[in-house]
Amino acid sequence: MSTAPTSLAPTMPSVWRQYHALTKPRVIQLIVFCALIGMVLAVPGLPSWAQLQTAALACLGIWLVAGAAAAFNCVVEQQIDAKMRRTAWRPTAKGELGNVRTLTFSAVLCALGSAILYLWVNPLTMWLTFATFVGYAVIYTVILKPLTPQNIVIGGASGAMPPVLGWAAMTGVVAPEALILFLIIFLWTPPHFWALALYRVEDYRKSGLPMLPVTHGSEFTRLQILLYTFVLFAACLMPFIMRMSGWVYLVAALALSVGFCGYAWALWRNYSDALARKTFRFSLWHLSLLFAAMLIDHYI
Ligand code: HEM
Ligand SMILES: CC(C)=CCC/C(C)=C/CC/C(C)=C/COP(=O)(O)OP(=O)(O)O
Repeated sequence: MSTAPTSLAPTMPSVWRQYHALTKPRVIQLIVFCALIGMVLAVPGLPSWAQLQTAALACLGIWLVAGAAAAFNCVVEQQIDAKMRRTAWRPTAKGELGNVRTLTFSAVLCALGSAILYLWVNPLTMWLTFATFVGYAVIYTVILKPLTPQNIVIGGASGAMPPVLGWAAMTGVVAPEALILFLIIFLWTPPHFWALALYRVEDYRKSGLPMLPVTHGSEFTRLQILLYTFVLFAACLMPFIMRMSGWVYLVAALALSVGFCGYAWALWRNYSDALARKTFRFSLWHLSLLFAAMLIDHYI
């Protein structure tokens, strides 16, 4: 039995719902939100009307190219997806959407998003976003994922790019502050993914992919999760230390980091699938609320 998301845009006609599902919409929402925070932090004070328009177009462009990358991933991984309970429902895995149609969909989204970024944002943002597309769709999906258990660590660099893209969209440069936000997402990705991979380990065993819990076992993976959450804790303090964010952010970062380390510690000491699932869900709250705190802090 597969585990299709039940709440997926139920009012859409079914073929559009299938295309929509291929863009991994919930992941992309958080990616675009992180890009938006990069945009917010790049502009001191309240944005002008022109800056608001640029930000809206940048969000749209990044959303389209990220959706294209996700759809491309679904084509490449259709046979793997078909073997895993979590992904077997995908229209590409079930053969409901063919390769030509899906690749065309991905190419159209990528071209449209790139054109928006090039024409109405700036060429640097377009090229960085396109490089992120290649990083996820080709370097991570095609090369690293079947090759090494460090796949998601190295591949996580593409997932960490959104704040850099957002900053570049508003300023035309890659600033050191944006790289701090990059570092936070980069360090957040391993505990985020490995928590999931622990309770989905049978899926990954069947898939043949060399994911860390399959190649190195549960205990080693849990130790890695714990170590990454400690380093992530330190990285989460950097926006305050570098005076990018103030006290509201600091309080949120401390609370969320203590929470994440607490989950990682409990998981390390006493494993259960239920706890791994809770740790994964908490990772989503951690990143969402951390970036929301930067937003609130910026405007008060
Ligand atoms: C290489 C990097 C990453 C890997 C391997 C990864 C892996 C995954 C996997 C396998 C899931 C599916 C969970 C499920 O189906 O139950 C997931 C869910 C999710 N990921 Fe990641 N992730 C990565 C990076 C990111 C990034 C950068 C973000 C956002 C900034 C993100 C946000 C999310 C969200 C919001 C979900 C929940 C989706 C849902 O509830 O349907 N992930 N991730
Ligand atoms: C242009 C731009 C901003 C691109 C962003 C790149 C991107 C979509 C990053 C998100 C990472 C992601 C969906 C990981 C899922 O892992 P997986 O693909 O291993 O998961 P699966 O097993 O569900 O297919």
